[in-house]
Amino acid sequence: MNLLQEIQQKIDQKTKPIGALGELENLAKQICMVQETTSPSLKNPTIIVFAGDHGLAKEGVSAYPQEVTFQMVYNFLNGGAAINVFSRQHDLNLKVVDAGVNFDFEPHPDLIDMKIGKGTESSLRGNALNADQISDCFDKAKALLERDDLKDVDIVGFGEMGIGNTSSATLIMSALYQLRLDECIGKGTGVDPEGFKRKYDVLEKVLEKHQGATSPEQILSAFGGFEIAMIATTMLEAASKGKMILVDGFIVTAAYAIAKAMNPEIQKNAIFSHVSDEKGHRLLLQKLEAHPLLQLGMRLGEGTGAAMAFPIIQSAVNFMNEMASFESANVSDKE
Ligand SMILES: O=C(O)c1ccc[n+]([C@@H]2O[C@H](COP(=O)([O-])O)[C@@H](O)[C@H]2O)c1
Ligand SMILES: Cc1cc2nc[nH]c2cc1C
Repeated sequence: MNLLQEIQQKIDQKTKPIGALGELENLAKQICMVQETTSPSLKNPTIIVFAGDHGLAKEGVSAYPQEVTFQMVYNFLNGGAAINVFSRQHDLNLKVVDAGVNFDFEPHPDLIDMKIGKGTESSLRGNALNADQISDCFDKAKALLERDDLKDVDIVGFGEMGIGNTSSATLIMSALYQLRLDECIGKGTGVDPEGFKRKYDVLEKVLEKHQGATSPEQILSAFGGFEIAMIATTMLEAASKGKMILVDGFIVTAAYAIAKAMNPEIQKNAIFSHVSDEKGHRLLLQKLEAHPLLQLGMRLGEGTGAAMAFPIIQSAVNFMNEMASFESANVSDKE
């Protein structure tokens, strides 16, 4: 019997009709296959929020000013953001990575300094990231997962914070899958009709300028941002270390799309937490053949969708480890 058959047999011997735990059975199978075991674990579940600023933000593509990025980083460190509340509720460790915020932070025990730069270049002018910065992301992602507080983590929930980053995610989606801008663009933090028109016009110009960007590396370099690049490279690193990758909303999914284009193998490790209310997310998930667990009308980011989905994934692992079998519970199996 191969491992997949052993896993299926263990699932089918649990005290339930065949297949009755639905999606939880698929999750259990997926985690068991990644961990090469029939007794999976989710040790030290951790949400990492990657923060970064965007040169494009000064073109008026967001409903909020750029300084909200660093202000929200302080909110995360002080425990007051939505992701702090949900992480506490579900017993998740929370780490914040400064991937490239346009602000100099004082050292803080929960803030990990992985600064690539102080905000990306505007993609209207040139590439958001240069080749050295992309290679810096790969090095920093490796160092990140080698830290003592992250190396024994079985599942990483990816979150982000960055004013203007729905623009980067939109541009990445459009370029990667050759989709029209109107299929990918949404309101982000909630731009009004005038702001939406401005965002549309700016992104149209950016796409025009970077038509030659076709490989995932070129697309990431053209459109950024630092947090998206750090998420993509950390996902690749996490998958290579056999960790589960828990994908959050629109921006994190765009980072995943880049990572998957670089190495399709990572899909084995990826779990999709929710479909966000940001307009392009549903189509992006379809392009990735990804099936999100939740639909709650959320569009916040920060890893909040990942935090909400975590208890479901924990249930998948717990039934596998704790449920009785027909034999152990003396329940009659089907004829
Ligand atoms: O996760 C999502 O699906 C999502 C959808 C819309 C907005 N956001 C968050 O809003 C910010 C980006 O929005 P914007 O309008 O500044 O591009 C960024 O901090 C994200 O965390 C997040
Ligand atoms: C206040 C605020 C909180 C956020 N969290 C993630 N993106 C955000 C954007 C804004 C504007």
